[in-house]
Amino acid sequence: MNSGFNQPGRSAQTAQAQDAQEERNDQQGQPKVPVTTVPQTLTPQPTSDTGLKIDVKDTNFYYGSKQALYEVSLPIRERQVTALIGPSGCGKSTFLRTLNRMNDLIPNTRVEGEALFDGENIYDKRTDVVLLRQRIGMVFQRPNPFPKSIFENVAYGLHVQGKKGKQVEEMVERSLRGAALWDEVKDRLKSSALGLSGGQQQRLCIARALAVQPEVLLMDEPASALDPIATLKIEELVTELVKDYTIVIVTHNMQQAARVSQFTGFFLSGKLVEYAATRDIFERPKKKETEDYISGRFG
Ligand SMILES: Nc1ncnc2c1ncn2[C@@H]1O[C@H](COP(=O)(O)OP(=O)(O)OP(=O)(O)O)[C@@H](O)[C@H]1O
Repeated sequence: MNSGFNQPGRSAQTAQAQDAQEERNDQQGQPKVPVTTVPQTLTPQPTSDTGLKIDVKDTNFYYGSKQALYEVSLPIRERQVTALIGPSGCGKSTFLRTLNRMNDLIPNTRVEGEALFDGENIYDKRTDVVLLRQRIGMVFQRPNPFPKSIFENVAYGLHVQGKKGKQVEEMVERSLRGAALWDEVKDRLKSSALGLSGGQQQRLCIARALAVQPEVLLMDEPASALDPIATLKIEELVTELVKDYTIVIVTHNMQQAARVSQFTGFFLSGKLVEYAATRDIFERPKKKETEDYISGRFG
């Protein structure tokens, strides 16, 4: 598969600097100045006809009486990266959390609709959420390692599953390799995870999620707290991981969506405005709202 990093005429450093400028404009409340109307990326293309991993249909979501998602229907394709983009507060994270029932932890919330995961409805009251969250792992915005050793962080879920000894050691190594962290930590597995850099901590959290062998990885702005180099490593990792996992990533960074994803959903005010192959979203959006957003005319 294409690495997704090849951007003719735009080095990684330039890309990151441009992203950083966009972000600064965002933070200062200035209108977004689009770096390029259409990101000059070689977005990795969808790999042939891939199956559906999760089929979300007509999802509504409520925080108390406040509705946050309206009739959202979105296919999540197997072994592809689906990016969710849209302005702050449009419901991206809420939607992501419906997929592994993390919203259940927020009192007084309600979901309607259907999200078929291998034919079973994720929202069904009978769904075993512990098992669901093993199969659909999650990585959060800020790295959140446990105050334990590097080894223990990755082994945690395996111990919960009752695994022991050599098997755990092997799976920890495999997960750390999978998260592109092994070489950096193999000589200090017993050291505290809190001594790692932010980027290493985030890759450790990815290793922790991988250890229990999920099928799907949900990533909620996984690089937003990281510096440009650490961000690049996460993006590289995503393009590697998608060979084995189905990935859904929330990002406020459109360039990042264009670099790493094959499919993109654009959300606005709790509604899915447009969903398509990433290249089509950025080069040939069908809806005016999508075009306005990706060209920086609002948001
Ligand atoms: N725990 C909560 N209780 C009540 N309302 C919430 C809660 N979390 C989110 N909301 C509201 O739901 C809407 C969608 O929020 P959400 O965090 O999903 O948006 P988002 O697109 O991920 O935003 P951002 O990019 O800023 O993270 C917003 O109006 C938000 O204020």
